[in-house]
Amino acid sequence: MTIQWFPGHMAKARRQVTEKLKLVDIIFELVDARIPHSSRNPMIDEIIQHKPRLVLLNKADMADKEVTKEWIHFFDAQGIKALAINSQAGTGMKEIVSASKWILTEKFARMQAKGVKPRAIRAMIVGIPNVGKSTLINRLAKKNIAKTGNTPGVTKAQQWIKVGKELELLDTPGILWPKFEDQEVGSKLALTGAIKDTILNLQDVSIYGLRFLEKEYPQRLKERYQLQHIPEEIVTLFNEIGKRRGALMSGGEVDYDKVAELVIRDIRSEQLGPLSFEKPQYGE
Ligand SMILES: Nc1nc2c(ncn2[C@@H]2O[C@H](COP(=O)(O)OP(=O)(O)OP(=O)(O)O)[C@@H](O)[C@H]2O)c(=O)[nH]1
Repeated sequence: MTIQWFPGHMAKARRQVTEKLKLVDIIFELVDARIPHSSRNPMIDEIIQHKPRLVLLNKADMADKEVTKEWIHFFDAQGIKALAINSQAGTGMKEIVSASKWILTEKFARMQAKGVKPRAIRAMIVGIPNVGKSTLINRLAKKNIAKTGNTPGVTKAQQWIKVGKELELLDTPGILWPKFEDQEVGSKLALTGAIKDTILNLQDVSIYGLRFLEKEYPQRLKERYQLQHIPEEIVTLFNEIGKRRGALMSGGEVDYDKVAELVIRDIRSEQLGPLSFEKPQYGE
């Protein structure tokens, strides 16, 4: 899905999330485990206010496991519970329910003390485009999509998905925008496939990716493109990759656009292994 984030669209997206906030006990904030910072909405804290939340580091199968652990500690240090999940394979689904129960222990105990009948936890997924919201909903839903009727206080009936006996999920996720004005964030979003290629210059994005690999995963870069050493000049690196991979124009010159495309494709399709593009920055 291509979404144009005009100011009006952002305001509408925000309103839609805000309206549904009162229906749920907890927010599942879905982020990409490879870029947990860049795939967050910049206004998320303001939007969800004090609503309890669980951060879900999705696509953890494509991220560096050690770095993902660091992110979990990072969120933990801020008093935010985070879990690494893989919605495609269904890893971490049980933990979502148990973590939600844990986060809401006090709230539900208070409700019980007031004589409110025990009920399932109500949750809503929010996240930027392509982060895996639908995949997670389908994974959690299995075959349990059920209309649970009108929710008091809202005119439009909300569709809830039952996840076992203990959790109910709103069937429509909240779509939020990323911090796309930032060039670096934009490159990371493009490298992970979160934003469409046409928005950014492909060569710039691939240069960002190559420089990142050179710094963080040099061995994988060398192996993938059979390089003895990594050339300092980016043009030389493009030339070497182009020649080895046959990304040439009709006259035999290296086609830089093709090189850029193949590098981005390789990164997105895990040809360079699981990658984490950012580490937590304490004191942010
Ligand atoms: N490897 C991997 N791929 C995933 C995972 N979760 C989702 N995907 C893939 O990511 C892509 C986007 O997933 P969607 O569920 O369509 O994302 P979405 O957030 O609903 O996207 P929008 O509808 O654009 O807002 C799909 O190709 C999924 O198969 C995961 O945990 N691991």
